[in-house]
Amino acid sequence: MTASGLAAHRVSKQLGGGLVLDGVSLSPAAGSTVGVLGPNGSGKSTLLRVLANVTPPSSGRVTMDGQDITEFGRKALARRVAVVEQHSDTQIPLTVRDVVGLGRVPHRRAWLSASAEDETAVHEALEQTGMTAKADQRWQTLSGGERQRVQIARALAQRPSELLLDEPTNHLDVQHQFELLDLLSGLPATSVIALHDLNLAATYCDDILVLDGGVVVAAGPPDDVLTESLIMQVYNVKAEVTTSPEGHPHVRFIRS
Ligand SMILES: Nc1ncnc2c1ncn2[C@@H]1O[C@H](COP(=O)(O)OP(=O)(O)OP(=O)(O)O)[C@@H](O)[C@H]1O
Repeated sequence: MTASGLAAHRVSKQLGGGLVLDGVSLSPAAGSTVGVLGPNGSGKSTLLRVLANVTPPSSGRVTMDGQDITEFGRKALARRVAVVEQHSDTQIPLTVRDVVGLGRVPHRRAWLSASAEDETAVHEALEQTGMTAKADQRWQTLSGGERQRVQIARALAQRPSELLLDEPTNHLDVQHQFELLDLLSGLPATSVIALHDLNLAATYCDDILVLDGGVVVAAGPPDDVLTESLIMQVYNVKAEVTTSPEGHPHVRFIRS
């Protein structure tokens, strides 16, 4: 059977003389939300960059619908995969609407102006991220959290089948963290999200992949993965894991 969507097969990445990813495999179920967890420097961003075809693996393969992404075609891949990086910046004076409109570029022929479908996609993405009221504001004048939401809106306007997000909640207030993860987990698209907050991952992710030193040390549903022993092993922090009223694991860290 051909795997649908994006998948990593025993991917390794050598950077600066060291192995930053070591035989990592990931094959998210279509439409699922997958959290990538792990300490600083464990390889989360690198894995997302390899999945996004931003950087090639040193060994192993990344496939889209079973086909190697290097053979998939850049534009075809850009129509399917949207990426929200940890830091994005631009010196070009663009409005919020312009930035969100960039998500439509892979769908557009260079010589054609925005179609009704492009405009609908931008409108919906602004609404979904609560940025409609700021649509005409310069992107450079936004707060950190607002910029983050605009980058997410750009990715949503792309209408991808796969979303790769690197710590998308790190500038967001608690309400917007919940809203974003509610939104992502409710989308038909598959989302792979690097996260630091174990409780957000436990609440919103269908599956979790834990990296440590570039190696997958645990993978599966939050119930199976987020154990006190794993948290001690990976983060060297004592924790108590209980079950929340909603049925998700809940992690309480214990200062020793
Ligand atoms: N170009 C590079 N040259 C050398 N080492 C690199 C390079 N890029 C990344 N690394 C190293 O690769 C490791 C993994 O980095 P990566 O950014 O993937 O980690 P991360 O899990 O996303 O970390 P964080 O939680 O801090 O964002 C780090 O130790 C980093 O120093």
